[in-house]
Order: sequence, then C-alpha cells, then structure tokens
Amino acid sequence: MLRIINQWTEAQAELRRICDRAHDEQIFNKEATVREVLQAVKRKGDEALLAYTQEFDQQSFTADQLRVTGSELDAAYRQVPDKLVAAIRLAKKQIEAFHRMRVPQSWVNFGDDNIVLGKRYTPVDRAGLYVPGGRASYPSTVLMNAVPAKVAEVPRVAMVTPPGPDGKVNPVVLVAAQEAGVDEIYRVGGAQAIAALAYGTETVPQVDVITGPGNIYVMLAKKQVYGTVGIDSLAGPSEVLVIADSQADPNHVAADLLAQAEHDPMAAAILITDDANLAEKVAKCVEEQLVDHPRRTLTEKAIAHYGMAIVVDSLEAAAALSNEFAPEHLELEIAEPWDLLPKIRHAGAIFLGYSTPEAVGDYLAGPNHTLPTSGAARYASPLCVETFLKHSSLIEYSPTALQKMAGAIDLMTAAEGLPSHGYSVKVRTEEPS
Ligand SMILES: NC(=O)c1ccc[n+]([C@@H]2O[C@H](COP(=O)([O-])OP(=O)(O)OC[C@H]3O[C@@H](n4cnc5c(N)ncnc54)[C@H](O)[C@@H]3O)[C@@H](O)[C@H]2O)c1
Ligand SMILES: N[C@H](CO)Cc1c[nH]c[nH+]1
Ligand SMILES: [Zn+2]
Repeated sequence: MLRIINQWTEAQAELRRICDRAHDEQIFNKEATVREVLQAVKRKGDEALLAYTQEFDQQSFTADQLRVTGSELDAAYRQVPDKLVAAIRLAKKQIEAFHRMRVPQSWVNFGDDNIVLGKRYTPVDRAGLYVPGGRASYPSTVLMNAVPAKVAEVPRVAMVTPPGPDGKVNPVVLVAAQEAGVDEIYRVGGAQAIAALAYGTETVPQVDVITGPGNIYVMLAKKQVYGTVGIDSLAGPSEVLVIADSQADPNHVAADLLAQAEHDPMAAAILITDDANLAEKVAKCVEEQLVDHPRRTLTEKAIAHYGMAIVVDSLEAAAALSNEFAPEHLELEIAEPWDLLPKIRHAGAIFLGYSTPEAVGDYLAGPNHTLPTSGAARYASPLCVETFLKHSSLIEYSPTALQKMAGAIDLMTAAEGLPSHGYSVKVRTEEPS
C-alpha cells in the first residue's frame, strides 16, 4: 500500500530515511562484504573472481570461459527479432545524437606578451562498463554507457555483466554491445566485476574509469575503488519523484511510480502533490496495477519500504521537498512544468509534462539514463562524454611574460618557504652576478 503523508516534518524525515537507504547502518555489513570481495580479487585475480561468481551467481566457470566468444556474439543476432534490433538501432542513433551535441573541445587562448593558455581534452585509455543483470537485463544500459565512451573515442572499451541462470549473457545485451562498438565482454557481475576492472586480473583488463549503474553491491564497490580508478557517479538503486497537480492522471502517475519500483526492492518511488484527492487515487491505482504484476513481490517491497505519497500546500512546497531529496529522476506532471523548473535545484533527469513518462528517457530520448542516486544529484551529474575525458592545462610563457611575473612569483615562493620554486624563475630572469 502506498503510504500517504500529510505532515511536513514527517515527510522531511521520511525523505531523509529513503535518501540515506544506501548509506545507513544496515548497509555496513554489505560494505564489509564488498571490501572483502575487492581485496580477494585484488590479491588472487581470476581465482577469486571465479569463486565469487560461483557464490553469488551460482555459475561455475573456468577463466577462459569468462570472456564472451565471437560465436556467441554472432549467435545473438540470430536470437533477437529484427524489430528489436531496429529499436536498439533507433535508440543508439538518438543517444549518440544527444551525446554528440556539445562534446568539449580543446582550446587555446593567446594573451598579452605571448602567453598561451588552454585546455587539451584526451580520452582515458581504457573504460570498463558495468551493465546490470541480476533482476533484469539492460540492453538500454549498454547503449547509455558505450555510446558516450565511443563518442569520447576511448580506444578500449570493456564491458562486464552478470551471467544469466544458464551461464550465458542475454543475447539482446550482446546485440546492443555490438551495435555500440564494445570491444570485449566478460560474464561477471557484482562487486567482483568492479574489482576485476579496477585492479585487473589475468583475464579482465584493468581500466582507468568504471561507469554504469548497479545494485547496492555494485554501487558500494564503485565507491570503494574510486581513486584507484575514476567512476561516473554513485548510480545505485533507482528512484523517481513525481510532482503532480490535480490535473494529472492518477493511473499514469501510478504506472510511473511502479516503473521505478520494479527495478529493485531498494528502488524508491515518491509522489508529491498539492491535491489530497490525487494522492488517494494514485494509491488506489498502485494497488490495482500490482494485482497481476509479473514482478509483484519485488515491486511491492520497494513500494512498502521506499514508496509514499506526500500531500503539500503548493507546488513550490513540492519543489522544496524534492530539492531536499535530490532525486535521480524527477517528473513534473503538472500543467506548467517550465514555470516550476526554476525552483528545481537538484535532480539527475527532469521529465516535463503529462506526456513524458520516465521510460522515454530510460530507453531512447537521448540523454543518459545512468544517473546519480541516494542524494548524489546534489553534486553529481548524469553519465556523459566528459565522464570518459579528462583535460590537461596548457601553459606557455615567453621570456617577456616570465620577466613580468617574476616579482609576484618570488614573493609567493618566499611566503610558502619554497626556495627552489623561486630559484627556478630567478635563474631564467636575473642576470648572473
Ligand atoms: N541509477 C541508474 O542510473 C540505474 C540505471 C539502471 C539500473 N539501475 C539499478 O541497477 C540495479 C540492477 O540490479 P540487479 O540486482 O538487477 O543487477 P546487478 O548486476 O546490479 O547486480 C547483480 C549482482 O549482484 C551481486 N549480488 C547479488 N546478491 C549479492 C549478495 N548477497 N552478496 C554479494 N553480491 C551479491 C551478484 O554478483 C550479481 O551478479 C537496480 O538497483 C536498478 O535500480 C540504476
Ligand atoms: N530507470 C533506470 C535508471 O534508474 C534505467 C532503465 C533501464 N531500463 C529501464 N530503466
Ligand atoms: Zn527504469
């Protein structure tokens, strides 16, 4: 049952609890498990990777079975209907078009005294993409990760994804990976896959940046390997926050809430509305849509623990509460969404208007669906081309320019007590005595 909250302080407390669900005390034992997995893979490589694949995914492989073979890749196209391949191609085209829109370009600026300053962008050498596969398979996530990596011109793109119950990788995932140009695929998931990409094993290459969403184990593992490698963001269990007014269709709102809840028992689905009547109707529609939902048990858990409807006095109040939560996805199912937009400060992706369900962004609108969760949208952004790029600063000084700046540098080096810094300028600008 979708709980309805009418009281502001209770709503704030509940939103805080949900936002913290990936950081609270109950997570400590998961963090310990993840730490152990990371250390074992770092020390023992493939041996540990295979042992954890057996333990957590019930698959017994040898090291040479980890990498998906060329014949499996070929076979995948025969298993996937042409219409679905066409849909994947459409999604890829739109995602690529969006990610190509504003790719950062290297630049230089020529200033006075022949000072040249600039930024030079280069891709990482190797990227590792995590594509979830525990409770659902995610060809869309393949595209959302691989396309920006390819636009960034990363030379080597490796992908990991958990094996299915038959030990195979879902053929649709394999088709999406080929369409997007992934170079190599390994059937391994969870924290052990993140460890393999971060530290490298005999079979899985060490990468420079790991991207992609996943469940709590994957998210905690990415958090722990950050520093050894770069990561996109903490993209964990999915979330949607819907702000809806009295004209929103309760059946649509309920469907959108369940569309996130069905991802994971830890997914969050929250409605904030200025219409108490709508809250009641949405709660009823949620019940109805759950009756013969194929993923009912999992989805009900998410709704019970991390679902709610909050009734507030105004849409401005709804925006204020939403900002405290900083949702991964925010839907503005209101008559004038662009009017409320200036009040929205933190959200991974914002869906405007009654006819923009989040699913359109999950699959093919173009913007990335790998987004910060658990409050990370306060400081982080969607996965993008920049995730796979870094820039170097460019600085060139002429003798004249160095001469002009020498005095200021000298004062600063003296203040910091670093004489060799000072000398490195003086030796170029002062006549030997
Ligand atoms: N934030 C985003 O952008 C975004 C996008 C898509 C999906 N998601 C989220 O990705 C997640 C996908 O989760 P999933 O579970 O389906 O797939 P997953 O691939 O993330 O996780 C499956 C792996 O978890 C590991 N695991 C499972 N139980 C474990 C345990 N008890 N101990 C240690 N390891 C264990 C297993 O190794 C398994 O391979 C969902 O939470 C979904 O909401 C988020
Ligand atoms: N909603 C997910 C991001 O949290 C992305 C996704 C993929 N497939 C369906 N949905
Ligand atoms: Zn989704």
